[in-house]
Amino acid sequence: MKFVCVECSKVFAEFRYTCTCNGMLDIFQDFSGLDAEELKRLFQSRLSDRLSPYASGVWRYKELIFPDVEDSAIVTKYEGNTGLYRSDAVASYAGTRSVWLKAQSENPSGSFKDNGMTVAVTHGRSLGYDRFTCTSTGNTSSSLAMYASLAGRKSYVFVPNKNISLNKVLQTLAYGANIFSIEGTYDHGIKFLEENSEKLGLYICNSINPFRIEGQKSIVYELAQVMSWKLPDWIFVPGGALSNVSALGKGLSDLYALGLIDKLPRVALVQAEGASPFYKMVAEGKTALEAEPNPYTRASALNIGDPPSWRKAQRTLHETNGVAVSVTDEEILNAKAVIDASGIGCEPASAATVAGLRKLVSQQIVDKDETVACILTGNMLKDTDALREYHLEDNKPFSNKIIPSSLTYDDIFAVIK
Ligand SMILES: Cc1ncc(COP(=O)(O)O)c(C=O)c1O
Ligand SMILES: N[C@@H](CCOP(=O)(O)O)C(=O)O
Repeated sequence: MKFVCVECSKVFAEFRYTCTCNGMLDIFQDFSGLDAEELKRLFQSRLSDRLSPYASGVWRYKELIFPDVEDSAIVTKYEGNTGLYRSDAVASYAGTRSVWLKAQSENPSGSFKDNGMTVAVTHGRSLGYDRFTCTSTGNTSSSLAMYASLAGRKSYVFVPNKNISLNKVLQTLAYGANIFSIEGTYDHGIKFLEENSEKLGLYICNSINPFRIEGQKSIVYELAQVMSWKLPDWIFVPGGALSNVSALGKGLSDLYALGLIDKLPRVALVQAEGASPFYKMVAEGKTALEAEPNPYTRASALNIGDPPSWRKAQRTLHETNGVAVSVTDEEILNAKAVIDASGIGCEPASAATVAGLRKLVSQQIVDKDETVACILTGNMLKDTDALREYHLEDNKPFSNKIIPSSLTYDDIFAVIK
């Protein structure tokens, strides 16, 4: 395993978070000697496993993620193994013939972060760390707190003091983390950790850590396996720090290089308008990202103005002939209402995918006959304020759906009939 800088291509034999030039590092693994058909058989055989780490939807692909780690050192909660659903209601809303929804919201802590966090915490513990850290809008911290406690280790997390969901902070707290509430955004927190974690003896579990990206690759491995190694024409992901789209690109390139798939899907990255520095870079034809100093979107998980992984995201779009798109908060919340009412459900940030799909269909960038998968990144109950604001406050489309308790039996009968 080698660590290669995505900016200057410098190679490191030992683990570190970033290059001497501050560029992000990619883990490079030598897959020569691995045979596609043997891998397919191996991954398939592990589907019946229930007790070993291979029962996890991440560690099932250990050979492609973290081959050297001892099975006994793995910290797992059998993450992954999430549902893939088809919804006519969501397809009709987006304007496509069909759409698949991959529900990472069904992960143990309720978000896609678990796919990466199991690997980061396993790696940190294997190096002998017993203090773990992250900065977070709430999902990364909930995931870290869960795995750190599972491993009997301590976690110290930094969360912005506003514009985040209380549900996530409480989940993080309840899982046993020590929480620091900070002035500023995720962007300020990550800078603080880059400068201070070593002095504090903390192992960083944000996505600047390349082991997080290795774990998150499993989302597309699992999607490919369940679809018999034939991916849809498009995959949609929401973008904040841009770890998910980076991992998606890396996973796709692994699958293609190994011969596990013979065609790459196009990737569509969807940002919220108020926090869309990557979209703006692409739309304006620029080649370097300009940070947004005051990002704001109601989809609080996407409140990131200076996404560390932008260079890796750029590579994903380049390699997959992908596109970037931005959507308003209103578009996100309307799409979320459709996903929720379809019985699948998600938090606001995840719904950016369907809102983005609807926009690209209306712009005829996605054809209605093309096949699409949207990655739903977080659970509906992660932000109950968003549910209350949408459904229960006055003048909202669904606020009339709750039937007042003053109704008589005859009134109720009339409604149900
Ligand atoms: C639910 C949810 N969706 C989407 C994102 C954005 O993903 P990324 O930061 O990897 O771009 C996040 C946070 O990162 C998130 O918590
Ligand atoms: N929405 C994220 C922010 C991105 O964090 P990272 O884990 O990719 O560094 C969160 O849940 O904190």
